[in-house]
Amino acid sequence: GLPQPASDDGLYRQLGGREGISAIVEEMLVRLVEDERIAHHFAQTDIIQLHERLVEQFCVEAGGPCTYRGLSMEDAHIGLDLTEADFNALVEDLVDAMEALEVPTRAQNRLLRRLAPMRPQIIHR
Ligand code: HEM
Repeated sequence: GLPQPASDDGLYRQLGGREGISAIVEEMLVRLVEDERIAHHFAQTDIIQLHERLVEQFCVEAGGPCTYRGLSMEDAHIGLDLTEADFNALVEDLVDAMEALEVPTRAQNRLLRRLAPMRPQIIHR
C-alpha cells in the first residue's frame, strides 16, 4: 500500500527518522529478550520480523512516511494473556533504550503518549 500521510512529522524527525526509530527498537528488543519478567513471551517469536513491524508501527505513530504491515494490536496479543505488569515492563525497556540513545525526554514522552492508548487492546487478551 501507499505510505500513510504524515500530518505532523515533528516527532518522526525528533526520533531521528527511520534510522533513529530502527535503533530505538533494536535497543528495546535487546533489553526485552534479556528481561526475565517478560522474555518468556518472546521465546517463539521471530525477533527480526518483530523489529520490522515495530519500526513500521512507531514510524506511523510518529507521523513518518511508513506503512504498518502487521496485525491489529488485539490480534497480535490474543492468547498471550498479558498483564499490566507485563505492559509496564515493556514500556520500561523502551524508556531505558531511549535513554541509552539519548532521545530527548520530550520526544520520549510524545512516543509513549501515542502508545499508551493501545494498552486495553494488548492486556488480558
Ligand atoms: C505498547 C505496547 C506494545 C506494542 C506497541 C506492541 C506492538 C507489537 C507489534 C507491532 C507486534 C507485531 C504484530 C505482527 O507480527 O503483525 C507485536 C507482537 C508481539 N507482542 Fe507486542 N506490543 C506491545 C506490548 C507487548 C507486551 C507487554 C508483550 C509481552 C510482554 C508483547 C508481546 C508480543 C509478542 C510475544 C508478539 C509476537 C507474537 C508472535 O510471535 O508473532 N507485546 N507487538
